[in-house]
Amino acid sequence: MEKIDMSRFPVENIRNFSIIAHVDHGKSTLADRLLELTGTIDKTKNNKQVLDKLQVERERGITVKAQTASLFYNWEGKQYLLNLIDTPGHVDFSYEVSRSLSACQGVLLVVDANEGIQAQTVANFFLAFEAQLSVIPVINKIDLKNADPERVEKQIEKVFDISSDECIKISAKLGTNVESVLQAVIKRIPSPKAHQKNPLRALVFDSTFDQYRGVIANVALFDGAVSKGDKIVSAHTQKTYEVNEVGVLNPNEQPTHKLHLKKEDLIEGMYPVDQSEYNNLKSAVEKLTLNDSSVTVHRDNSLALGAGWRLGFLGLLHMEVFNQRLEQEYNASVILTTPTVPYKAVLSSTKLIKEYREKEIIIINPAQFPDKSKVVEYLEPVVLGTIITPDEYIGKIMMLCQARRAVQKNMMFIDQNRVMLKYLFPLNEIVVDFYDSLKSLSSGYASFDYEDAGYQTAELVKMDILLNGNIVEELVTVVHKDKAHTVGKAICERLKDSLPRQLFEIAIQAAVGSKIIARETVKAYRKNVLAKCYGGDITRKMKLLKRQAEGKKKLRKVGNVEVPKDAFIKVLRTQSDK
Ligand SMILES: Nc1nc2c(ncn2[C@@H]2O[C@H](COP(=O)(O)OP(=O)(O)OP(=O)(O)O)[C@@H](O)[C@H]2O)c(=O)[nH]1
Repeated sequence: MEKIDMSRFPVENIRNFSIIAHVDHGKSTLADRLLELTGTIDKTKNNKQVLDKLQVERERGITVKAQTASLFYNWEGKQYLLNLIDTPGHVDFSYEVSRSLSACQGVLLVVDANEGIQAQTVANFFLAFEAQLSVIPVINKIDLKNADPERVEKQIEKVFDISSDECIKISAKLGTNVESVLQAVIKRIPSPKAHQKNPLRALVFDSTFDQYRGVIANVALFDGAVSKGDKIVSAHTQKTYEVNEVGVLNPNEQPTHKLHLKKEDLIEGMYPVDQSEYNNLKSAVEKLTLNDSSVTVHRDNSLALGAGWRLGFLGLLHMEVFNQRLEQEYNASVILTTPTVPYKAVLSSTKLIKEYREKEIIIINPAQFPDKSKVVEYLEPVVLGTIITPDEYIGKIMMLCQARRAVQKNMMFIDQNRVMLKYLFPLNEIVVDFYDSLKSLSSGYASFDYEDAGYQTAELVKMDILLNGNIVEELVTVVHKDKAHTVGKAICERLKDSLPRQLFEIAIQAAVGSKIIARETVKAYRKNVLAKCYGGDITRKMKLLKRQAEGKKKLRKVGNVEVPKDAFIKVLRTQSDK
């Protein structure tokens, strides 16, 4: 790492800022231009989303991890150190946004000149506003044919109460007017408050694991300084560490923003495909969660799938990205079970409360869903959703929200033909596929974001899936009473499609308690692997029989029914793709 002489940067020459925006409005492209302008990277045609380092980010073209870069900029005879943190835009990663903000005094709020304000523009603005950060609105993509920056200025005035004079209009792609963004950062964002003489106090806002160098922590310094060889103590664990290397020193900062509480929106069972891989997977999960602390981890043991974990994610995309990173960066393959949200149950008797040591329990594994006779009420997590859409789609969107048991809270026109809708949603109705449905019925024009809104009472039931009367543990789910039939029927149909025929008939049933609510049947069939072997080639016959025996090892027995593991995965996958 480069050694920086910090004495060149009195605190008043330092700025810490983030770029926040709705997805695809151009944060990473603007970051590229800022890096080029300040000479941090060379100006070439190849600079595309330089801060998106992860393979998954490049493949999907999105930012998943917030990345930090320090820029040096000379202006009016002074040299400035500008610490830039690029942030992800997708709803699932807003936790990263809040963490980035805790290390900043200001933000660039990027808005696409054609699309205008979208749901995450609103959500991100309020995160910065609540944290009392300076907000510089930047209207990007003014080069587009359909760009209408004046309209966007008006929206910004109406929704955020920021005067249009404060908006900077740029094209990050072409580099137009980007220099004035840097100058605004210096002029409008305050420098951090400094107490360099005090003992070291720092906040770790991100960390990664490097195979050769160990843990690399990104820190925001509130007091003092740190250098190579220093011994530092974690205030949380009281453990002592030695500093081997120091990179660019982030300056002393004023804590401006309380970290958002972690919330597990989506819980997934995860097991190694092969149990002998458990230890490798364990170390991969540990390293990856070090880099993404919004994932929560509980150990778990499943009769069917062996030792594994229950992981908490912020949403389906977050889960998929984590899974893809496990595969790409650690070469690990896993089985995932039906995702669920953290339901709660209020227990009915003091005896039970003593047994569980709590009156209100969180149900992380649906198999442990307490029976109705034991509870006063069940609770489900709810969120306040913001949808911004052209008004022509309002009707369809309202129908979709109603079908998802949502309750409308507010509706406001943000200009002549764009509407902002607020709905209270049960979280389980949106975690899996709501966003995709919303996008497809609005031809991609509606945007969506949500924030935590606590819990509400709900009529929940546990639904079992049975094969010839035996429960399939991987497929136990908690559903709303009114949805049990539809969900049960869909799972039975999909399981029927992915189960091979066997020597006897298989009854696939969905049941709530002792009541069967859906049923499918797989007819009996004998698979004769030797059928194609006319003649007497004995080695060929042996090979086929061996292959059949190996195939059987990958089967899981539910009662007398043999289920290939990938049949579960197919059912789960279609469930989340639906
Ligand atoms: N025409 C035009 N396109 C732009 C401009 N800025 C960015 N883009 C394009 O818009 C798309 C999204 O840009 P990104 O910089 O990846 O957007 P982002 O906001 O960082 O997206 P996430 O990282 O996924 O949140 C890319 O195809 C860019 O090339 C611009 O000023 N003009």
